[in-house]
Amino acid sequence: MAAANRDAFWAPSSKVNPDLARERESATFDVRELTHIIDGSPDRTKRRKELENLLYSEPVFRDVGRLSMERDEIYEQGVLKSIKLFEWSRKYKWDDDDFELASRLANHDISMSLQHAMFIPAIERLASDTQKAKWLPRALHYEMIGTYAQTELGHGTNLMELETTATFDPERNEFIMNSPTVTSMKWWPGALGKSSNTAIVLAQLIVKGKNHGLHPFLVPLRSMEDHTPLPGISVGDIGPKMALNCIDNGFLIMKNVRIPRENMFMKNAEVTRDGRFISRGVDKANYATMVLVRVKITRWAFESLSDGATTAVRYSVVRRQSSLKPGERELQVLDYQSQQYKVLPALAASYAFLMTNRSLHRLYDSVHADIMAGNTKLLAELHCQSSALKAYMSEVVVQLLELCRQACGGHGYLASSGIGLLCASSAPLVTVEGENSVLYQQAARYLMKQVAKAVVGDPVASGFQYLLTQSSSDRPDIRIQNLADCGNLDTLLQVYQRMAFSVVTGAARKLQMAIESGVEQHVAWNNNMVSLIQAARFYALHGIAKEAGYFLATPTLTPDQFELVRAAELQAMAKVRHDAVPLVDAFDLHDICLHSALGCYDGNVYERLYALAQTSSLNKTQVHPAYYKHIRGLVKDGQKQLRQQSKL
Ligand SMILES: CC(C)(COP(=O)(O)OP(=O)(O)OC[C@H]1O[C@@H](n2cnc3c(N)ncnc32)[C@H](O)[C@@H]1OP(=O)(O)O)[C@@H](O)C(=O)NCCC(=O)NCCSC(=O)CCCC(=O)O
Ligand SMILES: Cc1cc2nc3c(=O)[nH]c(=O)nc-3n(C[C@H](O)[C@H](O)[C@H](O)COP(=O)(O)OP(=O)(O)OC[C@H]3O[C@@H](n4cnc5c(N)ncnc54)[C@H](O)[C@@H]3O)c2cc1C
Repeated sequence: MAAANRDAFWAPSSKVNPDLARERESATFDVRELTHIIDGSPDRTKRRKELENLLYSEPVFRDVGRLSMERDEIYEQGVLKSIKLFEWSRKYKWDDDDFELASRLANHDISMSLQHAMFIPAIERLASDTQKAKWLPRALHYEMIGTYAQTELGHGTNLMELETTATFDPERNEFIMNSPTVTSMKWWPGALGKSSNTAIVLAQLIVKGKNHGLHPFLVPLRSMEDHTPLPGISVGDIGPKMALNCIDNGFLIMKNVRIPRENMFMKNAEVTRDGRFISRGVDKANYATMVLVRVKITRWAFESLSDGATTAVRYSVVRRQSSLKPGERELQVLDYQSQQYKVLPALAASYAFLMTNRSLHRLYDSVHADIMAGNTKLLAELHCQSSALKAYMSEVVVQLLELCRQACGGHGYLASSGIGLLCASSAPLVTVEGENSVLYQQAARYLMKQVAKAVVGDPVASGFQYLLTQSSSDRPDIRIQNLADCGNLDTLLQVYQRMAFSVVTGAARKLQMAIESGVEQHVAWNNNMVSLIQAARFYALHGIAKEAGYFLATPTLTPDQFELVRAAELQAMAKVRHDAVPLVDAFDLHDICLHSALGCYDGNVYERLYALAQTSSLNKTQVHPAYYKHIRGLVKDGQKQLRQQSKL
């Protein structure tokens, strides 16, 4: 779409859809005040607006043509967006919050996202002070463009079986990096294919024939002069994906690549000049970057879900379809209870996820500060909470975004709705940074340990006190006698704790019984894996309704109480429905950021759908070349055959 049309496309129209306008007039709260809470403060709202003005004054961030672009263009556009953000970050000395916010305003649609998502954080967390002094300036000034290369073609989850090796050569005081098998090539790392000139490579450290486990190494990939791969390096893009195609996820094969001994990250371990291996800090300290990204993913979960909820809610009040009583005006589809059931859980979960991310981030910041000071006491609890919440929130986002898409009918299947791309780009959140079933098990492992402590009366971790309070014989009954009780948050918390206690201790009991029956621990674990994963999963009324089985199969709710919860859930949805538009308006998503003809602030859905249809590459000519090449012949043959038939 030409620049002029593109600007016209995004310019907010003074003509707002009347249904949408009416919804805004009836808001029962101050939308701006809620926006400040969502942003974190009025100052952060102000800062966001400043960054929006900066980004959206640049044509590359306003692109609408994106809908019909080839992958090379998409990649190059993602590179250009990356460079813009990097240049501004350097020029205006952005901190991490500003960079993360700017990246969000660009929909994280930047090819070299790993530079700030993993490469720089890994140097900050895994490098010695000397190495940080050397490498951080080069990464922050973007001389080193990097990625985090851990996953291999043959292994992503099971880090212990990664095959890449780093063999110490005492003669030349170097490590020799190798990809010994086809399955050992690094595969998936973001920006590895074409963008990065450096990688943090996770490899098995071999010193004097002994394997000292997985350690990180800084490996130059491409010449700083002309970007050609260095000797022994074979690198490239792994091919198109479902979405996120601006990112050149790549492969890396190393054949006898030599790096200086100093290129082994030495905060948690080192190899001395004379070939001695020294381990420092906790065994899993080198996994610190993954914990950080899992916490970031809970933020990305909120962002994706609030995008989807905004589009689905705004479209659901603009779209009128059918009527409850013949002859009456067609209904706004959000007035159908079934539509509320599809769309409002995404709205509710968006707010819940925002608050959950903030709470998890506070825990992360506190534990990270402790670890940097040498105190790793809360690392295990952080690992459990970040694993469980990353898994649960990414799982719920994928489910609820698909429901939002379905709630938009046929138009939800158009690329111009933005919601299909949102579903596809959020889909990998259940896989990256630890596949969900694997992370749930990490949480379950920690839970089983807490149960073992609770059973013998030892103190349990702060987040798991319910294992003690719910186990006591004089625990209070669940007071749910009417709809009002269902709105009492303390009561709902008690319901969840009661259910969690039953499911967690139930899983522990099954595991224990299997082991006591003589089954080996790992076999018992696998045979009870679903129960253990359930023990690690669960939000408010909708959460209870969705997971009815766990609340009814455990001594938590009676069938009558469960029916009250269901009724309360539908009543709550009818109530929220009246503020649904102000609640999504409070996310204050710029139309360019939302990138949706269905979710635009002015609600002029039909005009925008039609305007975007004009950008379809098929509409470049009135008669497509395919007519001349293929269709015309078919029609002419048909006419000829009909003439011949008519003569018979
Ligand atoms: C599944 C595990 C956790 C298993 O680890 P393991 O070393 O085999 O050890 P284990 O026997 O299960 O556990 C031993 C112990 O290590 C602990 N532990 C494990 N991981 C951590 C951690 N991160 N922090 C703190 N502690 C950790 C476990 O809780 C165990 O503790 P315990 O022995 O029970 O006291 C590991 O293999 C793993 O993390 N796999 C997932 C790999 C992953 O996350 N890959 C991400 C690649 S990067 C990426 O995807 C980037 C995407 C970003 C983007 O696209 O933007
Ligand atoms: C968009 C995207 C970006 C990525 N970026 C990076 C990156 O920048 N750097 C990087 O290093 N990696 C990256 N990855 C790789 C990602 O981290 C891995 O895909 C992930 O760790 C899962 O590993 P895998 O794909 O090998 O699946 P596997 O580990 O082979 O698992 C396959 C399936 O087997 C099952 N499974 C496996 N293990 C278990 C178990 N123990 N218990 C029960 N079930 C199990 C699960 O259902 C799982 O889905 C990226 C991946 C994607 C999709």
